[in-house]
Amino acid sequence: MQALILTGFGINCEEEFAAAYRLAGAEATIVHLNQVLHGQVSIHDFDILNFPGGFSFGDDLGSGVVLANKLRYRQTGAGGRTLLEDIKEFIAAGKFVLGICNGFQVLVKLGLLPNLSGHVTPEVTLTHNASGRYEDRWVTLRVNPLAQTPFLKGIDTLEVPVRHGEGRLVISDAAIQQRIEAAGLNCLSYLDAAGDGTGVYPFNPNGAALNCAGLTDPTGQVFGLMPHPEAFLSAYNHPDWARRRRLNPSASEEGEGLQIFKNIVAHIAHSRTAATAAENEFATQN
Ligand SMILES: NC(=O)CC[C@H](N)C(=O)O
Repeated sequence: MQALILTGFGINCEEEFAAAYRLAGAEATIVHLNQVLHGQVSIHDFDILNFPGGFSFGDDLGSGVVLANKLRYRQTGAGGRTLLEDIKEFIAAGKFVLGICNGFQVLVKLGLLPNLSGHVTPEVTLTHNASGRYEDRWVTLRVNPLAQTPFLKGIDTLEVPVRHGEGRLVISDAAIQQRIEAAGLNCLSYLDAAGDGTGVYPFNPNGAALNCAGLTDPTGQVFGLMPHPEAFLSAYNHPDWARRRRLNPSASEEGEGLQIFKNIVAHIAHSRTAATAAENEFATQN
């Protein structure tokens, strides 16, 4: 299982991302974006393509905008191919894409999320937090039961940190909002202390539409979220870990964020085993 983690140009969460995949049992390779853009590394040699958080291109023109434009317009070699074309093929081959924070912003600005149309054009946006400031705090999330993505399988709620200035999801078209909700693409919502979805600050740290902290595409293969599950890999990452352990001494020492990475690694392993079994059956029958 091979996870490709892109870095460079101000991305700064690639090591946490790699640690998450290694703990989940996958191999993680950190690669500078230019190595991919210059054709030295092919995304097709990997199973999961990852866009970490950070401040790519200094958040100039809006977080994620410049990197999204590089993926859409920068030619990766002779023939005028772009990385976006490779990414479309990668997804069509049944592979997975994950973007966290700045990576989520890239996927949204590019139009890979939510991608209701299938044409990879921006349908929603992420902009400055309603508070007008950078938010650095822990939040509680609930997984939408309608969500179809294997990344979130079996998860009900989780606590994770956010650290961003431009996390407010804006959906200006009511029809698009309706389709997102109907398909459960708004896969994660911010919860208040009573465990209900909320637009109230600081539980909802940015004022996002639909209290939405993360989106998937209709296939469930592309997933992005503002909070950082890769920053909660050990129970001891939680600011309140001592009290949590006192309340529940037998609780796992894993952080709640790790499950997302374990889920996708297990899902790919399971699909491979099923594919091999089908091939073997075909071979014995013929
Ligand atoms: N941690 C991050 O990835 C931050 C993303 C982006 N730079 C923002 O502030 O919104």
